Amino acid sequence: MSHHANDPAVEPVETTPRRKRVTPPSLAALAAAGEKLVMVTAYDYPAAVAAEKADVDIVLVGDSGAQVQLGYDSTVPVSVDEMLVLAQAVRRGTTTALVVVDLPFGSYEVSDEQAVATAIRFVKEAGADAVKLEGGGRVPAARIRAITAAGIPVMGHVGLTPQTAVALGGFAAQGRTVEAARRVRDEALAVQEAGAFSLVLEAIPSDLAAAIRPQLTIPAIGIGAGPAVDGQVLVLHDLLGLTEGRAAKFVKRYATVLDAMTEGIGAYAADVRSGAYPGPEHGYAMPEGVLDALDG
Ligand SMILES: Nc1nc(=O)c2c([nH]1)NC[C@@H]1CN(c3ccc(C(=O)N[C@@H](CCC(=O)O)C(=O)O)cc3)CN21
Ligand SMILES: CC(C)C(=O)C(=O)O
Ligand SMILES: [Mg+2]
Repeated sequence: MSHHANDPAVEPVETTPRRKRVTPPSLAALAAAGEKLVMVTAYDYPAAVAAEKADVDIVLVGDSGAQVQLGYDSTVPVSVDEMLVLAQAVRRGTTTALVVVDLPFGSYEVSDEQAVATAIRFVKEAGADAVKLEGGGRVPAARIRAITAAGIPVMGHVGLTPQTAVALGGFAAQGRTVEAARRVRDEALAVQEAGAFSLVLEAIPSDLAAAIRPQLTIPAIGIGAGPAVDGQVLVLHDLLGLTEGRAAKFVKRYATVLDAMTEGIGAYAADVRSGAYPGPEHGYAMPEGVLDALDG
């Protein structure tokens, strides 16, 4: 469509006015104007289409998809090749939102070269706009610097970092002692200093996020970090009610999709068993005479 914009021979297709593509600078401008940034995860085409229709700013192909989409019991086992399939489907369904892809565990820790090569795969093979990686220590900061230097925007992620939750002592909120709070703050500043265009603050006290934010010049997106940040992110399956069991404290449920799916499939199963489906309207008519000639 856009490549025909200056071609008078081509009638413009009538469309609803679409906003322009979201970019790291446009996000910074939105945040500077006081607009809250909306980020949600997606792992497949229909979810990306729905997120786009709902006008979210950032779609994250999170490694949480390892659990909620692929059924692993943590984010650790998911591979780059698996994340690529998810990211490609999301890219096909997304037109204006910024598509960020999580670098999975093991795909960036070894060296700057490994991190850049992985980030390039997500850009070249899935059309990712940016990548996200966990941590703000010396090693993750070096990786952020290297990937950014290769021309790929990087989103940071500090606080509760699920890929290294074992080392953190489980899925507990972070930054609740003076030492731990300093560590979260220093990591957030290191991520910014390394060149990240934005960062996620996960599972830290709201007051700590409020204390860190004035020291940041890049937008901070919270999940379990309270309201004093530039935007919020939630796992799609959590907010839609597609996950079973007890959710984290920060989850707010906006729909009951797993129940709706179960009901729908259950109603279909009951119809098949009772013979109510298929009805005459679901069948194909045979043209006259064909059946008579069948055995002739
Ligand atoms: N479905 C889902 N939602 C997520 O937000 C999510 C994933 N999966 N998988 C990857 C990580 C793991 N995350 C998690 C997982 C569990 C808690 C959780 O239950 N936290 C307790 C901790 C309380 C504490 O001791 O501080 C909570 O009650 O919130 C938090 C974040 C966030 N990410
Ligand atoms: C929760 C967000 C920040 C994430 O990293 C994920 O979904 O994997
Ligand atoms: Mg993640």
